[in-house]
Formats: sequence, structure tokens, C-alpha cells
Amino acid sequence: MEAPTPAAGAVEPAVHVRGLVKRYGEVTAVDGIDLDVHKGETFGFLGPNGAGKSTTISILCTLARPSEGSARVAGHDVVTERDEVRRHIGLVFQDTTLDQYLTAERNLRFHAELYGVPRDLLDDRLRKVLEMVGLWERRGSKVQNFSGGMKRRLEIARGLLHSPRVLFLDEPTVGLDPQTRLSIWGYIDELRQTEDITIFLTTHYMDEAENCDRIAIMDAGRVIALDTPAGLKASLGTDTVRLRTPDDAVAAEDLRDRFQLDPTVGSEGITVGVPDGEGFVPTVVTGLRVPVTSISVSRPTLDDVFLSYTGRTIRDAEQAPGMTNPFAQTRR
Ligand SMILES: Nc1ncnc2c1ncn2[C@@H]1O[C@H](COP(=O)(O)OP(=O)(O)OP(=O)(O)O)[C@@H](O)[C@H]1O
Repeated sequence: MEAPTPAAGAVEPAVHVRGLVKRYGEVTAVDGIDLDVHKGETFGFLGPNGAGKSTTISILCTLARPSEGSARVAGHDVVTERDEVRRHIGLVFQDTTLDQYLTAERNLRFHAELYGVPRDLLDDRLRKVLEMVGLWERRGSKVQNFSGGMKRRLEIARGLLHSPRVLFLDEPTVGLDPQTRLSIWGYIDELRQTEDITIFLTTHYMDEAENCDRIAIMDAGRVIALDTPAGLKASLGTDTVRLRTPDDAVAAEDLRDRFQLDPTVGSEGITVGVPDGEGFVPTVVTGLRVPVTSISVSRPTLDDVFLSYTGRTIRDAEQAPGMTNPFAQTRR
């Protein structure tokens, strides 16, 4: 089915998705997604491994066909106008697709040919993208001699070479050390300022999601929350108290029965949302049948948002996909 075109006069979003479903045999990787990404936005898809982020990106990039529903990218339908979509997007995937035996520059020139970048523009553009990622001086080196971070930077440069309107980054910093992750984000920030581009990225790092204008939190093929990072955190309206005890089951029971709260028990102890965290601490340490061995109060994080919507931390969700926690708050 072709995606309905937005109403005449409306500004077409950079990405427009309705009722998107992708099944692989018995597995429903994407289970009915609706979303619009505005032009110029940095939009993040956050979720544990197996949530369906890569599958969604593959569909948006025309590398996989939807089982149901529709999507338009840069104004074109991903099924019926594949070539148009491909011309207007840049891709940086988890697995490198650079040719290790070619130099950085040859890799980029090869890509430029595939995309038909006009010859008279190519030299300037090549220099611009290589300078942006700090690899201009290394353009003559073979990719096999590059570090993981340099390869990822080169892939970002390659993804930008043909001036795409939407750049898709699938886990752009996965497997990189913290310093390199930071520098990749430096380049992404610069991109937002210097190129007229929409960035759509996936991550399972909470701190990276914080850098996005808006994020969709994904779990088990569905978008469970979508807003600005600040909006998502504010929607919880509570502080988060984390505590450890020798018997979390007893402590959780007391929190429910004595304090009328809704705790979650996970691998990292008990987490509970309360309106006034600091005021709650002295009451709870004397109010349980078991001693409290450690306690901390924090403003909500995106992990708390995920926990609140699913009843699991992202880390627990990665360890046990598909498991649900009976203490999950039902929040829609
Ligand atoms: N080609 C495929 N064939 C069969 N099942 C698949 C295929 N691709 C993905 N899946 C399944 O679909 C689900 C979603 O996977 P997907 O890779 O989209 O998740 P993800 O959120 O991107 O996770 P990750 O962060 O690990 O990449 C998983 O259960 C996965 O095993």
C-alpha cells in the first residue's frame, strides 16, 4: 500500500510512517508504528537489543519491505519510489561496508560514482566531508590501517557525500570507546549546524538519546513513548528512589502495602517513583521489615522513563527479551 501523501499545503515531514509492520516468519519485529520526523530534526530511536530499531531503519532505507503499513522518506514512498528514496538518504550502519583495501579517498570516490555526484562538485564536497570528520590529512591511507573510530567517521563522511536530505545512523557509536563516542557526537552536532539535514539514529545508550531533539522509545516492536527527552522525563512527575535490601521481595511488599507505592524489582535492586524523594528517604529506612543497605534519590532519567512504561530497565530488557514485569505501571 502506498503511503498517503500529507494534505496539500502541509509541510511534508522528512519521515512519515503509518501502521508499519514487519514480520519474519513467527517473529513480529515491528508491530504497528506511526511516526513523523520533522525536517531538520535529530530524531532518536531508543530501545534494547531486539526492539525492532534496525528493522525499522532498514525499511525506511528501502533495504527491507514492510509486511503492512507504509512509509515515506524525503517525500517518497519507500516501496513504490525506492530509487528516489535512495537518492535522498545517507546510511551509516553497524557493520562497516568500507573497502578495507582502498584508501579513504578511493572509497568516497567510488561512492560518489554510484550516486552520480556531479564531477565539478565532487572535489569540493570530498574535501568538506573529510575535513568535517577530521580525516582530510589521512585521505591517502588505506582503510585497513584505520582505528574503529576513524572507520566510523569515514562512513559518516561517505554517508554525507551526496548531500542527502535524511541521514540514517544505526548505532553510530556502538563498540567504540567513550572518548571516540564523544568525538562522533561532536561531528553529529556540527552536522546539525552546517548541513540542512534530518538525522535519524538508533541507539541503546541513554546518554546519547539525550542529545536528540525528540526520541521514540521502542520495545518489542512498538513505540511506547515519543517526545523530547525533557518532555518524557517530566511526564513521570516523580523522583526515582533506588534501594537495596537483603530481601527485595519483602521490601517491595512493604512498599506496596505500607506506602501504597508501585515498586519495580530488578537486577539492580528496587526502584520506585515518589513525588518527593528526599522527604521519603528517612521514612522508608525505618518503615520496612528489612534493613535498607543503600538508597539514592535522582531526578528521572530516560532509563526511568523506559522502566515506567515497560516495568524493566533497558539493561534487564536486553538480558531477557520479551519478559514482562508484573509490577510495571500501566501508563499510556
Ligand atoms: N532477517 C531477519 N530474520 C529473522 N528475524 C529477524 C531478522 N531481522 C531481525 N529479526 C528479529 O526481529 C527482531 C527485531 O530485531 P532488530 O534487529 O530490528 O532489533 P534492534 O532493536 O535493532 O536490536 P539491535 O540493537 O540488537 O540491533 C529481533 O527479534 C530479531 O531477532
